[in-house]
Amino acid sequence: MSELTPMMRQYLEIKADHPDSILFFRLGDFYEMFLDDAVKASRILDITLTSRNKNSDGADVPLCGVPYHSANPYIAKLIEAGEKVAICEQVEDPKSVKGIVRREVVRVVTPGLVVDADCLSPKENNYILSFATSGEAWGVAYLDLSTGEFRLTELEGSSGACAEAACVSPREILVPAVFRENGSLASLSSVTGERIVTFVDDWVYDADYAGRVFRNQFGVESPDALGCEGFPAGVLAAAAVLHYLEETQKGKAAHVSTITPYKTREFLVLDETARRNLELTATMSEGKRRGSLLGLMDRTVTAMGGRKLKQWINYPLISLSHIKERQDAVEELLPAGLRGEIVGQLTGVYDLERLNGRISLASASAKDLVALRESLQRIPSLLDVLTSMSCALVRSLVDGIDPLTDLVDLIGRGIVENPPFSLRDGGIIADGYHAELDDLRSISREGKGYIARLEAKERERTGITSLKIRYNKVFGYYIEVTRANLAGIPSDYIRKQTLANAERYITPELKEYEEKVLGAEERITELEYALFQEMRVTVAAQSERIARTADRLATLDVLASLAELAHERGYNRPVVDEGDAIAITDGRHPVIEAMSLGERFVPNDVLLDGSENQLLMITGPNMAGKSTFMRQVALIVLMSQMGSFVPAGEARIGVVDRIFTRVGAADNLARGQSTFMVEMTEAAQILREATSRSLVVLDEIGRGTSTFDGVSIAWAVAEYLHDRPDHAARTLFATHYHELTELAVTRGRIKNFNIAVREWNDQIIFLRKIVPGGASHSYGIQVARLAGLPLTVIERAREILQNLEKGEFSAEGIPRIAGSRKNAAPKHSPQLSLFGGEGDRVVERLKELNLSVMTPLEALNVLDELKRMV
Ligand SMILES: Nc1ncnc2c1ncn2[C@@H]1O[C@H](COP(=O)(O)OP(=O)(O)OP(=O)(O)O)[C@@H](O)[C@H]1O
Repeated sequence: MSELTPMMRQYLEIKADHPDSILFFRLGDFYEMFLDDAVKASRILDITLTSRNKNSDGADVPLCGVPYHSANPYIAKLIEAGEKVAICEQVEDPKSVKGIVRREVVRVVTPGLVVDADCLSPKENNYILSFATSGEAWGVAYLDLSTGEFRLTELEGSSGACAEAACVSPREILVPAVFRENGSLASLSSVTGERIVTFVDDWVYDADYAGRVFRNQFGVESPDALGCEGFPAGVLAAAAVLHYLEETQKGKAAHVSTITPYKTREFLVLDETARRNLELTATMSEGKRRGSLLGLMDRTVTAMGGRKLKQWINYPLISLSHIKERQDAVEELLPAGLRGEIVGQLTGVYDLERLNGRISLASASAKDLVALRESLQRIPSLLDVLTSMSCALVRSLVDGIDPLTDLVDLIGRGIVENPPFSLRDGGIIADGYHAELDDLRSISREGKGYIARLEAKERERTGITSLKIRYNKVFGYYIEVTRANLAGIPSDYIRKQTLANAERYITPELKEYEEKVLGAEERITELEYALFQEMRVTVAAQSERIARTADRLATLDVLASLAELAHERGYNRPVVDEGDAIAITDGRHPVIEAMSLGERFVPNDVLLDGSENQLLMITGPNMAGKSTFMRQVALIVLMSQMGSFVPAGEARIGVVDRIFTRVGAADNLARGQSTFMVEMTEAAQILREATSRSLVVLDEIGRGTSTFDGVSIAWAVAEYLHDRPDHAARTLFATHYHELTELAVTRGRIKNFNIAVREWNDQIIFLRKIVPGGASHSYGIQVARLAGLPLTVIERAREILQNLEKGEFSAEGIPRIAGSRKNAAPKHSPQLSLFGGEGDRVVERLKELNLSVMTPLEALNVLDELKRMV
């Protein structure tokens, strides 16, 4: 170290505290990166790698850098690549220090803690999630720093914690360091797999320490004051987030002003499988929002509303009163006129939650403050419209919406209409806001006028009409005279610089004014920056009020979005009650119905209940619409419990505690499980956990193995679901095994249904209508033909099917399945022969006998002969 330059020594000392971040080391107008950081960053950012003064051992020091005023896109790119960036600033004015300036890391940007708009999608939250354990309980806490939303919960076992984490879908995960050694990390692999994992020192997970960080951040006596009693593991997980926040943000996250504990059982539980299978927020094949339920439902006009709608889909309610409150609000918002006025105001509201975050973290620009003001200015007219509404939910929203007129006024007075992006070049603060600033501005303006007058005066005095007063950074103001006019130069001009065809001069008078003007300008930019920062702090102090208002506006936006959807797509209000029935008339699949597939969507009815219609066994040809039908029932239930209207003529939903699905084949090779294994694991979970309040959707259970095994498993599963009266979950069971329709004969609560098709000239026409009774055929071959399988294959399949249906053996004892009219029968195969050797002769002898002419004695003799032969 001693042989290094002082600056390099400072660099290495700071870097030692941030080994896993790329260190942005501020040097003048640049952030420089050195050594390994430089090599890595130059590759990711595609910028030139250079080198700098050699090390003591003669090796080059790799170096690259980015301009400080345009650093954000570079930081965004590094974060996108999964890196962390530590921003190290000069914390002293270089002009006032001799030697090296002091530098400190002021902020660490990590993927889970980004707040810069460039790195975020407006309608998606960006969460950092933390796991902790306390005894048997697993705590999960997650924070979106950009909005300040912070929640915690507690679950049994790592699988529950994983399921919750998968739903949250965080960008970064905090894990106790000890998880690496005690095997817990491996049990989280399904969520940690492709995400950035940061290990936190084990001492952080301590109840006393947690109490301390809660006190610091939230100003409460203990976590219990925020309703966190009964969540010891959740509190530890949250404390780890706060600890990490302090380390990276250096105490600037005041907008993280509270935390909300919740129990997953307070919501309709959807595990990762159900969420994926039902394509709630992303499509199964491509993971896109478009084509998912969220993509269909989202009519929100603010980013905050978009994020909240996603949460409502992920956490449908089970409280009947809360569901009804939302429904009442949607109903009241149905008339297009009222809704139009509300949406019209909301459209002008920017992302208040993220503005609030940036303001608190001192990264907001003047444009952000203007956006805040413009958004808040919408509130009075919005409240005017809302006062005419009577439903309880909107009334309570109105009570929480704060027009924040103090801030509107402050920003309106203080900041110009259209400020620049940069905070360092002035032009931000409005005239009349601050007396000293106004004075400096008039000096600067007058000074400039004086220089213009001086130019005119000097032209007149010298008679040189082309004489100009100019300005550059090196010389300040100077007088420029072209070579041809040098003869007329007065003696008091002091020559400063000679150019090819001109000379540059200064005069004492010019310099005197220059000092005044430039001094004023420098002071103006400094003062404007200070005034802006002061205002940002004043606004930040109101972050709780802003957050509360933002949350209410987001809710209003979601309600209006649900109403818009109901209006546009002709949805109706479902009745959600405590009964056990799920009765839907003319139900449609919301997403498929909305895609124009060239075929009108055929509505269907369903009745599920705890008595005679507990398990519907649904058969029908491939492609008939079995999966669509079952998913539409699940989606209608879910939408009902979100408080939404539903795509059905009528719907009565006996509230559901959990939706289970086992749909289609999903390999999980990454987790080392085969398709069949995944299928059985999911089925096992359903049988273990479904209650009589649950809705179970099973699509072709058992299809991942041989037919006999598959039928047997499917049969036993259906029986089990039926036979546990206390846990008789309402079940939709689609299968291609027609044998299963026989269960309805012996099991009172199982009913058969099939999806009707009609055959016509060897073609199959899908009627898409669900009707009582079992299906007679699979029509698999017809569907295969529709799919374009070669005709010879189709013909051959048909032949084999006929043979199978006859269920006979050939003369050789070969199953007729393989027989063919065109192809010769395969050669006699010993394994397939019934008896082999002697046995064949016994068969031949038996065939020769003519029983109608034999006497009993002859028969007895032949029997004796046959007995001896074998
Ligand atoms: N009620 C309906 N009205 C109109 N079209 C429908 C309807 N139901 C399904 N479809 C169309 O039929 C297609 C096939 O439906 P689905 O996948 O549900 O069939 P399936 O019976 O589950 O088939 P398989 O047994 O092969 O899995 C859907 O993609 C959709 O385009």
